Amino acid sequence: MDKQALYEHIIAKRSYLCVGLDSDITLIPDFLRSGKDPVFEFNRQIIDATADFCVAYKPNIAFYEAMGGKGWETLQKTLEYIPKSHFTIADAKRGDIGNTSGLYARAFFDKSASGLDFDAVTVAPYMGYDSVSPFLRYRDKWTILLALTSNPGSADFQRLETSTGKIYETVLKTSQEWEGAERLMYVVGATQAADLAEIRRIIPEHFLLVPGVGAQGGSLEEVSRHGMNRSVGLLVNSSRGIIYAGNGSDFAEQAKAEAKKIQEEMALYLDKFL
Ligand SMILES: O=c1ccn([C@@H]2O[C@H](COP(=O)(O)O)[C@@H](O)[C@H]2O)c(=O)[nH]1
Repeated sequence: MDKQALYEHIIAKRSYLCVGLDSDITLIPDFLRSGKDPVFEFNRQIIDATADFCVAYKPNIAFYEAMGGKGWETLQKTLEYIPKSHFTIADAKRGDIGNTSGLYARAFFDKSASGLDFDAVTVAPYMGYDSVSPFLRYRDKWTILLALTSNPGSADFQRLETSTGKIYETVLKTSQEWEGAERLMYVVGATQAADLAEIRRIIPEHFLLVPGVGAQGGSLEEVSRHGMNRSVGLLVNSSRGIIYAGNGSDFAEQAKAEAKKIQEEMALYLDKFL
């Protein structure tokens, strides 16, 4: 999906919500557990309930890998079930020496090889250009680089001062020089909203994937105020806050209500900040 199509979908829906499919077999409602593929059934009902209110889905790959071979099947079925209008992100946080990264990219982008064709994958920048470039070679796909993450440990390395600014600022600046940089997005945690204005000075045009509202306590208002650009430029993720909004037979209804609430708030911010 290209940037224009993503923008048009956001404007049509009045939403920049990404629903995180962090679907944990131990947390889904009990009554689903006896089925053949409980996690897929959970995801199917969550997708049906939330698709009208979001523009993207982000399965976190850990939740599927942890189930072994069966988990990859569930992931593939889930990806195929997501409406084609929606942007899909494999939150896998990959990155390795070049030839290995090439295989990670193939795993998430090349349907003929792996059965998966996500629009985007999250990648750790720590190993540098040759670890990221294999993802950027896919001209119709997006690479989402971790910049300033939402967790407390982001201060351990990402905020360290270097001669070219903090490490995360250097990630933003240096990656702008890379071939295919126009196909980069960046992860910035909602808990880091105070830094968004400065981040926007460095990368005014790129989309940001912003996890950390909901369960991690980030403010959607602050993220929208400081992070929105003229093409919106934001995909704000909520996982647990939506998918575990309820735990009974009405779990999908509860998820729908939560997604609708966030979408309605986003519509206000689109009017105010765009
Ligand atoms: O900086 C980061 C990068 C990724 N994540 C991921 O996003 C979701 C957040 O889930 P919530 O339940 O809404 O807190 C999860 O998959 C994380 O691994 C992040 O939180 N922060």
